[in-house]
Amino acid sequence: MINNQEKIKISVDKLSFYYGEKQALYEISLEIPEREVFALIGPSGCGKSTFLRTLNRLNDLIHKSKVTGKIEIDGQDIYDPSVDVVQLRTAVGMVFQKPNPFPSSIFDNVAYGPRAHGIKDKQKLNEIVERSLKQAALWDEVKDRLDAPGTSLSGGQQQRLCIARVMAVEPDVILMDEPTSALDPLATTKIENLINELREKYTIVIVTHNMEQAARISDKTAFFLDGEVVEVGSTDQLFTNPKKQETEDYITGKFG
Ligand SMILES: Nc1ncnc2c1ncn2[C@@H]1O[C@H](COP(=O)(O)OP(=O)(O)OP(=O)(O)O)[C@@H](O)[C@H]1O
Repeated sequence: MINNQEKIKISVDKLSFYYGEKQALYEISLEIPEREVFALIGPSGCGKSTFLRTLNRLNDLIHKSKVTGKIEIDGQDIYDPSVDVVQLRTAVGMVFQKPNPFPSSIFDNVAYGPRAHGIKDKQKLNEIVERSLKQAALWDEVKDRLDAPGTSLSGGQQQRLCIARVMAVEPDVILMDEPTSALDPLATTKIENLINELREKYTIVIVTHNMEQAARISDKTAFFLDGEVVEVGSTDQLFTNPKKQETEDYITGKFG
């Protein structure tokens, strides 16, 4: 599903990342088009999650971490000292591997972000919560029990609640770090269908260990190995006709 007039949303140029002395990413350069699903694959420890977290500066929180190179989102250098990191993380939302609802009601989980942004009007919050839960394909299942605890939902529902929580602050980009690895096949299918719908409005970057999943849901894929990008291309091409031997070995299960 490659769009011929694709606009680049995220541009990464010679990005390196260090945990103290340990270098985890080596001069990564790639471009992530707007309103597509971009998958990051590769064996455990190759730097996929580290790379994902550089895109909303979540790694800043790690003691003695260091970034070199450049990441631009919509042409803005996100590591520029003038950037408001809270605003950046609103525009670039994140969904984690394990669903992590807050210990509060379904309604309050989704209303949390908008409230933090100063929205107090009940009617407005109701609208945002309904819209976000609908976008996350969860509304019909929870509309009659918005006061129930978020943690009372099933794992798959909790993950969609976390997606609704991200939606509520109207991001442009959604980062997903193995969002279905803790879910059963049915819940996984629901999330995959949802990702398919969300690509119409959002740029999605997803880390997955599941190569069938990458092949099913993504437009482009980058294959990481030992902190470097070995190959990046359209998902169809990368999975059917990889250019590099390491990519072929990985996707055919020879290692990793
Ligand atoms: N907080 C940290 N401090 C030091 N080293 C870290 C830290 N987090 C990750 N690393 C190291 O950085 C490298 C890349 O890790 P990362 O989690 O990004 O890999 P990954 O490809 O996402 O792995 P997985 O698929 O297992 O989640 C690994 O060698 C890892 O041990």
